[in-house]
Amino acid sequence: MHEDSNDIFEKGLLDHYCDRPHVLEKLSLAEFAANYRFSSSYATKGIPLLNEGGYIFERTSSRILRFRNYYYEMDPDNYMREHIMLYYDWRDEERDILNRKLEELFLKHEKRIQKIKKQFHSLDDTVLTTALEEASQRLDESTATEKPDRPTFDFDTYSLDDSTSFADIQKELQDDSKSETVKFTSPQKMNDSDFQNLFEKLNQDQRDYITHVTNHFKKSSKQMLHFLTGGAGVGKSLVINTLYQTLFRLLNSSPDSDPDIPKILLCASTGKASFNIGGQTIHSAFKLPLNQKELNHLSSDISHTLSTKLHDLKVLIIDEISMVGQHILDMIDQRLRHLLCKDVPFGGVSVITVGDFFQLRPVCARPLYYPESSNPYAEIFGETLWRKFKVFQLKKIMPQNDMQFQVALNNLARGKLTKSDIRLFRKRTFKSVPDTTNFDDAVHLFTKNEDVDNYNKMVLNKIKGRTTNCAASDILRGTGSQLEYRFFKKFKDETYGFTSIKI
Ligand SMILES: Nc1ncnc2c1ncn2[C@@H]1O[C@H](COP(=O)(O)OP(=O)(O)OP(=O)(O)O)[C@@H](O)[C@H]1O
Repeated sequence: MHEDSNDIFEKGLLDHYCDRPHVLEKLSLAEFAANYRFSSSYATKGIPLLNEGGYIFERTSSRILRFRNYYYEMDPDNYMREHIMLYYDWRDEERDILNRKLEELFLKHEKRIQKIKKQFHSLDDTVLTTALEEASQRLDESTATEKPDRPTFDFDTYSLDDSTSFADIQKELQDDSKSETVKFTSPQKMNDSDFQNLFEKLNQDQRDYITHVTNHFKKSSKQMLHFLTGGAGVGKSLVINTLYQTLFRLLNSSPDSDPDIPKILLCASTGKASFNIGGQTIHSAFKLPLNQKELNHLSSDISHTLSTKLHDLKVLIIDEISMVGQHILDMIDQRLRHLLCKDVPFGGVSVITVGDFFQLRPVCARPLYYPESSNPYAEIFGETLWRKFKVFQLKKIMPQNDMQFQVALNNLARGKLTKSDIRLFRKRTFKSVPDTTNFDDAVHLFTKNEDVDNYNKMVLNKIKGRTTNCAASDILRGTGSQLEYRFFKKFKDETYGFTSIKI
C-alpha cells in the first residue's frame, strides 16, 4: 500500500454500536456510548461484538456525553434526526433512518425517545432554550456582535452511576479524552490606541526585552528559550501582556494568516495565575494528567485536533514558572514533540517562562532550579531542559506608592534585609494586638480550615441587612448505595450541608 494511501480506517463508536451483540438490540446509541467501553482484545467480562469487531465492557461509571444539540423550532429536521440517532435503537443507519420518513419515524417513537433522552438531560429543552436565549441576548448587549444565522449549541450532559468516585470521574475524563473539547483561552486583541498606551507605559528594561523578542521573530525562525525574572512588582505581568499583544500583531500580520489559529499560547501553572494574564492552565492547554507523574496517552481524536490547532504555534509563554515542577516541564516538552511531530525540545516552539524563584514553589514536585538528582534518567525528567533557558532580569520595582515596602519585601525574599528594612517591618508588627476591631479589614491568615470557617462565619454574621436564601438543587444520577455514600456524604460539607437527596 502506498504510504499516502487513505485506504486505512479505524472503527469508531458508531461502528461498534452497529456491531453490538443481539442481546443489546434495544439499546440506543446514547445508552451504548455512556455505558460501554470498547477494547479490541478480550478480557474477562468482555462481550464480543458482531463481525469480529472486538469486545465491549460495561463501564462502572457512565461516560459523559458531549454532542451538538438542535432545537425543534430552529431546525426540526436535524432535531428529529439527532434524537432518533441518539435515543432510538437502530443498526443500519441507511436502512433504519436515512431511507425512512424522518417525521413519521420520530412521531411514532417519540414517547420512547423522550423517555431515554430524560436519562441524559437534567434540564428540558424549554428551560435550556430560554436560558440560552437570555445568555445570547446578554452577549449581544455587551458585545454588540452579530447573531449567527442558525444557532446551534454544544453542551454536555452528565450521568454517573454506582461506585463512581470523584477522582475516577476525573481520570475517566482524562483517559477518555474523546469527551473533552480542545479550547484555547487567550486575551482579545487590543485596539491600537490602548496598545500604544500600554507600550508607552513600559520602562526602558521592559521595552528592551519586548523589542529584543520582537526583533528575533522578525528576523529569524530560530527557537528561543527564555526565562524572564525579577522580584515582586518589577512588571513581569505587564511585560507578558504587552508581549502577547505585540507578538499577536506580528505573527498574524501576513494576509493569509488566520488569527483563530493560535500562534502564541499564554499559560500558567495555576488557575488563578492564568486568569490574571487572560490565559489558561498548562494542564488544560496540553491535556496533562492531574496528580500524575506520567504523561497520559491522548486518544487519536484529541491528539489529531490538538495537532491541527497547534500546527502554527510559535511561542508558548508560561507565567509563574516557579510553581512548575521539573516533571511538568518535561511533559510539556514531550507533548509538543509528539503533537508537532518534531523530536526537538518543545517541538521547536519558542518558550518564554516568566516568574520569580523567590516566590511560590511547585506543590510536591522538584523545582526547575534543583540540581540534577542522582537519578540516572534525570535528563528525561526535564532538568537539563531547564538549563537551555537564557535568563533575562527586570530589576526596577514599579509601583511607586509604597516603594520602601516593596524594596524591603524583595530584600527579605533574598535574605538581604537592611537595617532600615528591619525598622520598617518592626514598625508594622505588634507584640500583642491592642484592639482587634481596628483590624477587621485586614487579611487574616489561619493555619487550619476550621479557624478559617469560624472567622468567615463570624464576619458573615456581622453583616447587617435582609437575608436572602438561594435554593440550589443538586441532581445525581445513578443507582446504588455506593452513590449515596461516595457523593452525598463526601460532598455534604462542600455544598454547605444540603440535606435531601433523591436516588
Ligand atoms: N512601567 C511601568 N509603569 C507604571 N507602572 C508599572 C510599570 N510596570 C509595572 N507597573 C505596575 O506595577 C505593578 C506591578 O506590576 P506587575 O504585576 O506586572 O509586576 P510583577 O512583576 O508581575 O509582580 P508579581 O511578581 O508580584 O506578580 C502593577 O500595578 C503594574 O501596573
